[in-house]
Amino acid sequence: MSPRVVLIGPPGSGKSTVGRLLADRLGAAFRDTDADVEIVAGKPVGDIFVEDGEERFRELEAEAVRRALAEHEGVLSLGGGAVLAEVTRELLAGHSVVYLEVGLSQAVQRVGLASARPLLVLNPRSQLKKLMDARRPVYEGLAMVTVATDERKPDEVVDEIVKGLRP
Ligand SMILES: Nc1ncnc2c1ncn2[C@@H]1O[C@H](COP(=O)(O)OP(=O)(O)O)[C@@H](O)[C@H]1O
Ligand SMILES: O=C(O)C1=C[C@@H](OP(=O)(O)O)[C@@H](O)[C@H](O)C1
Ligand SMILES: [Mg+2]
Repeated sequence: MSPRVVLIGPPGSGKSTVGRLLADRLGAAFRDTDADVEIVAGKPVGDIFVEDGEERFRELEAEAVRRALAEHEGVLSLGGGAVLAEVTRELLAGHSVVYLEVGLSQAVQRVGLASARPLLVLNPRSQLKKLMDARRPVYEGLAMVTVATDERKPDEVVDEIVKGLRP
């Protein structure tokens, strides 16, 4: 048992939004590791960062990813920083990993519209730039398919993923 598709990419690339739409399109179940972590911790991601620290969040996240990769059969969206864990990078080898690419300006606009992300509270633009620059090679190295999302609506991103995964 393993997911049909695993979505990776920085915050604001659309993993959660596009993942849900892709699952609908494929008639598959959707799962998001941030939501799994929140269920286990019994509180929102933001509260885990504040009350328990990022390190604890990363532990919970690595375990949530491990479990989801082992038992979920549909579409799986990871949190943007999940790939920072070496164990997660190793587990992702051989999966249908799709990297959602986004430019800095679009990412800033999108996370500005969405719910709180604890790493981006202070100066979101410069935090996002740093995080995106550092992680880009990691996302690229794990991706089986890469889809640019800047000029595309979520539905169009789904179209590109489906095309990219076609044998
Ligand atoms: N392709 C897109 N075009 C425009 N807005 C988008 C796109 N993808 C996502 N969004 C919006 O950006 C915000 C962040 O999306 P989200 O799915 O939470 O990203 P992620 O899970 O990668 O951090 C949401 O408000 C979502 O509606
Ligand atoms: O990039 C990151 O380190 C994080 C991304 C978030 O998920 P999204 O990428 O879905 O926003 C969430 O896991 C947490 O706020 C940390
Ligand atoms: Mg998300």
